Amino acid sequence: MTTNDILLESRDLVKRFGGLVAVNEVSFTLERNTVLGLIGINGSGKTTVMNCVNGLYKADGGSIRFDGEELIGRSPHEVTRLGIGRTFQVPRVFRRMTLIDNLLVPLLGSGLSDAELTEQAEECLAQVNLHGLRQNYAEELSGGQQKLLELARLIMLDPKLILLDEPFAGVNPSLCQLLLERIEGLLEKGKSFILVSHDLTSIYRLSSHIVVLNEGRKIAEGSVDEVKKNPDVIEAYLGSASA
Ligand SMILES: Nc1ncnc2c1ncn2[C@@H]1O[C@H](COP(=O)(O)OP(=O)(O)OP(=O)(O)O)[C@@H](O)[C@H]1O
Repeated sequence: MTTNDILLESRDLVKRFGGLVAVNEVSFTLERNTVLGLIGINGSGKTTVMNCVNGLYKADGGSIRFDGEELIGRSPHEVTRLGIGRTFQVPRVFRRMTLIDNLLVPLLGSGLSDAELTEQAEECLAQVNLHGLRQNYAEELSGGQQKLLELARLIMLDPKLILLDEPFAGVNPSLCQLLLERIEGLLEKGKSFILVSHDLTSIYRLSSHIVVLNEGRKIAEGSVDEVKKNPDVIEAYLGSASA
């Protein structure tokens, strides 16, 4: 792998909450146009890593380089402007706005005309099968549909890197399938992803590289096959599910 192939690199990342070291010297690299799967038991530090990448939390140590830029110390807004979008474990949609407005609001002032923006927003909603509900309020959507709305908003914003935090949790199998297909479609268009999920089938299907956390530390990383066979991962996380 050359330096050019690397989109994001975390080096010795540390995040503490009081006496708890939630992320303990975690290093990994994300190759362009791939999915990095981040797995580990509850409380192992996955979401905290995502929060450090997108600027919600300021890391206490280490560095995160994205396309040549240091991310630590930047606000979430600045990180978004550099080309990183994210979804949340509990979707963060504008509940009292229509689906269309959910997609338009982040792009106000972008210089595009209302007609162009509306056309793009309709196209993005169609991609996640929500076009028919475009004038409904976001609060009327199910939890799974809200996850699709977050993804549509990301498609509209067109970031280079997409952070997905538990995108499949609480989503029924047919919507999961749609989400998987849309993620694969975005990969084909050159996007890159960090994916946090307990849904190992989807992690294995999408990820080129997997990082395993346990109690804030990286205990393993590698290809799907390497991680599945790693005795430390089996003991700490996979258990009998590894078969
Ligand atoms: N804002 C916070 N304040 C204090 N402690 C926190 C905060 N956020 C996370 N933690 C703690 O940091 C540790 C890592 O939490 P994190 O949410 O990153 O784990 P996770 O691997 O994403 O877990 P899950 O799979 O359950 O979502 C946990 O012990 C958690 O209680």
